[in-house]
Amino acid sequence: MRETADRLMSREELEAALREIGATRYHHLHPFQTLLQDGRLNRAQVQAWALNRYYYQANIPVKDAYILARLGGVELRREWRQRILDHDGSDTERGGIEKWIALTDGVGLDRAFVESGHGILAGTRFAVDAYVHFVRERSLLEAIASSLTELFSPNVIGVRTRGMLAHYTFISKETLAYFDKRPVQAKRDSDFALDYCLEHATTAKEQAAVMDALRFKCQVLWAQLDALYYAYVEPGFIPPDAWRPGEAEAGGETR
Ligand SMILES: O=C(O)c1cc(C(=O)O)c2c(n1)C(=O)C(=O)c1cc(C(=O)O)[nH]c1-2
Repeated sequence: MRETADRLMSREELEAALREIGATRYHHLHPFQTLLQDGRLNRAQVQAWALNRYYYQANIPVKDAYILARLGGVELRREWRQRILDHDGSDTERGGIEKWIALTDGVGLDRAFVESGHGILAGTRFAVDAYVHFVRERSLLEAIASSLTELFSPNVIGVRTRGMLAHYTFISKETLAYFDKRPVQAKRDSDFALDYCLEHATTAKEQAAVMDALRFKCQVLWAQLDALYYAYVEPGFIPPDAWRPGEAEAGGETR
């Protein structure tokens, strides 16, 4: 089904259309996600996921800084800057990026290698870069709408975290600490973004643009898992320059 906005929808209709986009396109439906949460990946495949996702994590506050710069008004900026704090942390609080490094430490990857961005898949880089470009180039409304995937993340995070803890001996609660606060933060952030979009999409054209932005972002997430699946699961064809199992083990050799 393709949700269209050829007429002006009510707030409730637009929200329902957005939720339908998530229900049918979000990465909870991707086979890599299912394998990950069902414990059907090996340690190297989980390492590949953690390594590649670091690039997404590292770029989230970058894209939020672009949005922040375009927000008019103290109240809006104050709201949005919390997102950057959540990821970059502060003198007193570990941020999400540092917690993701604890995750890659926990699965045994060399920290300097992870931070260098070497070895990530081209598919990861292209998808994440496309997200950053999207928020720079599109309207503020579309940029904010592209964060609406977070409406659906608390559920997938819960399923993934529980599954990984239950199935993988090499995963501990400390390793996954990144996800402890995310559901609450994601709900706060996506409630705000949803409200903003419902309020500011006042024409059928703007409503259609909001829906397209959410579809685009679902594709950003989906494409990252496609790249992982092709390289490390089936057919398991690792592209030149991408990380190979055994490489960059913590305490081992990096390049
Ligand atoms: O674990 C996940 O499935 C998941 C999904 C998403 C998302 O839906 O984009 C985000 C996150 N996690 C996340 O941790 C995060 O910080 C985040 C920020 C954003 C965004 O677009 O601003 N999405 C997500």
